[in-house]
Amino acid sequence: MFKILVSDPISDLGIQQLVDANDVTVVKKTGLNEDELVAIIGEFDALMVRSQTTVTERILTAGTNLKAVGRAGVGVDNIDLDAATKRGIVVINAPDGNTITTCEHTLAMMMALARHIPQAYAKTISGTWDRKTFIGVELRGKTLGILGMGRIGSEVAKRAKAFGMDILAFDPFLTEDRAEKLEVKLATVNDIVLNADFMTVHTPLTPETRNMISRPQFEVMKKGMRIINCARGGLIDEMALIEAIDQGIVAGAAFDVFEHEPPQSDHPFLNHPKVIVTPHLGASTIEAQENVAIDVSEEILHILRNEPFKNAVNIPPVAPSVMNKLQPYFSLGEKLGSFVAQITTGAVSEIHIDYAGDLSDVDTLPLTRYIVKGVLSHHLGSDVNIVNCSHLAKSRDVNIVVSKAPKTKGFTNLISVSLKTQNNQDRLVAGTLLQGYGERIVLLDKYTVDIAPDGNQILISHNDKPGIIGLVGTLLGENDVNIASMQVGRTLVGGSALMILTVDKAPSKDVLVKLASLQEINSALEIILN
Ligand SMILES: NC(=O)c1ccc[n+]([C@@H]2O[C@H](COP(=O)([O-])OP(=O)(O)OC[C@H]3O[C@@H](n4cnc5c(N)ncnc54)[C@H](O)[C@@H]3O)[C@@H](O)[C@H]2O)c1
Ligand SMILES: O=C(O)CC[C@@H](O)C(=O)O
Repeated sequence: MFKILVSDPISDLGIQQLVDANDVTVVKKTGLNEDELVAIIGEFDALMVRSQTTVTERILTAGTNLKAVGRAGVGVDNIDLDAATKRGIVVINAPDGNTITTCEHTLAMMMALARHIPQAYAKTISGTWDRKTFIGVELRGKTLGILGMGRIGSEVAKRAKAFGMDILAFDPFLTEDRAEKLEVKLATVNDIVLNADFMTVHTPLTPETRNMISRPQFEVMKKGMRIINCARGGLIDEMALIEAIDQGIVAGAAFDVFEHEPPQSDHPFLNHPKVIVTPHLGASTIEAQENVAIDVSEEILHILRNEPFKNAVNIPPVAPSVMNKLQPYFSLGEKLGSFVAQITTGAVSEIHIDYAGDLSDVDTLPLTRYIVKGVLSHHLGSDVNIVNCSHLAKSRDVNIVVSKAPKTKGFTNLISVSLKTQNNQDRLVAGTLLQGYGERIVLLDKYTVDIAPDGNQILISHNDKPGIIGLVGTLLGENDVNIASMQVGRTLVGGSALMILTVDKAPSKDVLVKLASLQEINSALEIILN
C-alpha cells in the first residue's frame, strides 16, 4: 500500500483518483512547518504540494521512502530539485492545467489596472462617489510588451490581440516563424522597455530573469508604462518599481506575486495608490485546480506503480513517439547493465554503450539511464533509480560513453554494454529484442551465446575439454540445483570456453566454490537477473 501526503490545499475532485485507488492511502495535512513535515515524511511514498509547502533538503532527506514529489502547478521553485535528484526522487509538475486560468488573471489585472477598478471599488463602498480620480486608458491601439512567450505568454498575446493591442514579444526561444504565427513582433527587452504602454512578464524566476526589470530599465522606460506580474515575485525589482512609480515613469502596476510571500504588512505595494495586488491567485480557479491536481495525481500513480510517466522536472522530457520506440528495451537494457556489472570486478571507470540497428536513429538517453541504473544497482542497490543514476555515476567518476551504428551483425537491434575498470578489465555483454522470442543476450565478451536474461544463472569459465559438462551437471544435481538451460561458447577447439547455465534456484556459495575447484574450471560466478 502506497502512502501519499497532501500538504497543501488541493482540489478534492483532482485527487479523487488517488482516494479511489485500492493500492493508495491519502493523508491530508496542511499548514505543517518544516519540523513537522520532517517528523512524519518518512512514512510516505509521495508528497503532493502546491506553492505553500517549501520542500527543503531536510524534508527530502527525512523522506527515506519518497519516490515522488508532485507539484500541483507549474513553478517548482518551492522544491529543492538538486536534493531530490540526488536522492532519486522524481519531481513532477502540471505544466498545462493552469495556463488559461493564469492568462485570464493577467488580463483581468491589466484591465483592472487600466480602469483603476480596485481603487474605485474601495472608494465607492466607503461612501465616496468619485468619478474624476479614476479616468482610465483604453487597451485598443496600445502596445503590450510580453517577456516570456511560453504557454501563458502566448495565450495572453492571443487575447490581447482581440482587444486591438499591438504585441512586442521577447523570449530567447521565440523564432521569427512562431512570432509570425502568433501575430506578434519579435523584440528585445530594450525595445519593450522603450516602446510598450503595458508590459507583462511570463518567465520562470532564474538567476538570469531575477530583476530583469530594474533601475537601468526604469531609467530609460517609456513614460506612463503599466506593468503586470502574474508570474513570479523577483522578476521585477520591487523597490526600483516603487521609485519609478513615484518618479512618474510608471503609471501603475498590478502584481499577483511577491518576492517574499506573503509580503510583510509594511511592504510598499500594499498601501500604494497606484499598485494593485492579489495574493498569488493566478492559478486559483475551480477548473485549474482540478486540472493540475488530476494531472499530478495521475503521474504520481504512474511513478509509484513503476509505469511510464511524463512531466518530470528533474528528468529531460521525451517525445511520446521516442518513448514508444524505447520502452520495449528498458528491461533488456537494465538487465544488460546488471549482467555486465555482475561479471566485472574492480572499480568501474567507464560504461560504454553502443546502440546499433533500429536504435541508432533515436534519442536513446532514457534507455541509457536504465542501462546505467542496471550497472550501478549491483553495488549501490535500491538507492539507484533512473532519476539519480547519471548523478551517481558522475559523482563516482564513472564516464558514460555512447556510440551508435546503423548496421548490426544480423540483428535488427543490438545493445552492447561494456565496462572498463580501473584494474584494466574490459567486459562486454550485448543483447537484442528478437521478434517473437523476447530479450536475448547474444554476445558475452568474445563468445556468441543465446541466453534469455532471466532468473538465476551460473557463468563458468573453463578449458574446452571433454567431460566438463558432465562434471558440472553431476555436482549441481547432487546439490539439488536443477538446470533449466545450458549454453556453451568457445572460440577455439581446446581453448578457453564459457558455460552459462540457467538454474531453477540460486546455488549456495558452497556449491559455487565446489564448481570452481572442479578440474579444468577456472571460475564459477552466480548472476541474478530479476
Ligand atoms: N501566478 C500564478 O499563480 C501562476 C500560475 C501559473 C504559472 N505561473 C508562473 O508563470 C510563469 C510562466 O509560466 P508558463 O507556464 O508560461 O511557463 P513556460 O515554461 O511555458 O514559459 C516560460 C517562458 O519563459 C521564457 N524565458 C526564459 N527566460 C527568459 C528570459 N530571460 N526572457 C524572456 N523569456 C524567457 C522561456 O523560454 C519560456 O518560453 C512561470 O514563472 C510560472 O511559475 C504563475
Ligand atoms: O498553487 C498555486 O496556486 C500557484 C500556482 C502557480 O504559481 C504555478 O506556478 O503553477
